[in-house]
Amino acid sequence: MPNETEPDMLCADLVRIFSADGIEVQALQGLNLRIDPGELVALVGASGSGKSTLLTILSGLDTATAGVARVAGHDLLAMRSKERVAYRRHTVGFVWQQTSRNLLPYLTAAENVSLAMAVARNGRGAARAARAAELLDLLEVGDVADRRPAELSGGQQQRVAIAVALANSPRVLLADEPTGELDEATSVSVLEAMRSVNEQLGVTMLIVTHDPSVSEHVRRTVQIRDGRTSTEVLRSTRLDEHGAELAVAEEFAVLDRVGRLQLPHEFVAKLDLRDRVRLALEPDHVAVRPGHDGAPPPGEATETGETGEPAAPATSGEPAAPDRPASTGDHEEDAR
Ligand SMILES: Nc1ncnc2c1ncn2[C@@H]1O[C@H](COP(=O)(O)OP(=O)(O)OP(=O)(O)O)[C@@H](O)[C@H]1O
Repeated sequence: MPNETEPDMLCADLVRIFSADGIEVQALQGLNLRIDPGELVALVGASGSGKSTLLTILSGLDTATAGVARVAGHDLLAMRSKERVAYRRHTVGFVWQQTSRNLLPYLTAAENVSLAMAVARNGRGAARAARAAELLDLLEVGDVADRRPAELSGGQQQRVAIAVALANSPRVLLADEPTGELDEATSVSVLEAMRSVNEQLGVTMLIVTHDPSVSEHVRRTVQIRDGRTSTEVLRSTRLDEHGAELAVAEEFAVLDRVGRLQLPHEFVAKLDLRDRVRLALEPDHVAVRPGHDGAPPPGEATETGETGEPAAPATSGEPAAPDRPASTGDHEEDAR
């Protein structure tokens, strides 16, 4: 097995279907995601791609229709109401976009943090106050601990919200558009604060956003498209020939457990891929060619896996015979 540690978040073939007025919407269509302990991951995607649906399931507020969703050892599809309450109090913390959802307006910043501990019956008065002060200092809002939310800037409110989310030492922090209502400079500082909390406390974090610039602040960005994870960007640093640090970002397509991947729209459009494609297993990559008449000759086909080019570096599960059209089924290349 390539990675045997138990992930903090695991989604496998996760499906969520909403039914309204006889119409079914498949918000999640077999989503796969694995996040290891201590990771900080951004989840990006267009409006309607399923980000909030996933977060609502991971936060224990909604239940998936099918598939696997496990967070810190809890099976979210099998969880009963008592476990759900304990899960929401002790295992996960949340930061939402709207301050009104994060903080009570008539309590000070410190009281908001202490209240989260009191609700979870965590510690006593003095210990709670000390922990609240410690967390507010960590988030660099210790100096405004006695102010109410209306007396704080948007960035300060979100920092206090992060302190509230961390009050009961959760294993996992989930954030839904935490910078959605902030200007660019404030967004950057709040994201940096989250990154610093992740590094200092080791809490696993998933930040949902439709702001693609968030990915500049995290090592791993997962893109969701049509209710599935489609691509991932991994950032790392290496030294250039002069010894200077160089940031490197590489984009990968996501290959699911049964060998399916989504080809990027631009690849599909450029080669007019539709209905069926031809797959060919080459020594170090898989070639994908249009399967219809008038297809470009093999030399002009999309070849995957040779470079760090965006997406599609992966093979389907089984070798395909050269020039055999890809069949439907578990190993179909998803070329929508
Ligand atoms: N309660 C619901 N009932 C019916 N359909 C829903 C419900 N919640 C979400 N959907 C639908 O599921 C799909 C995914 O929605 P979701 O809110 O998860 O997307 P999103 O990526 O978070 O979008 P946004 O960035 O705009 O918040 C959309 O088509 C949406 O209309």
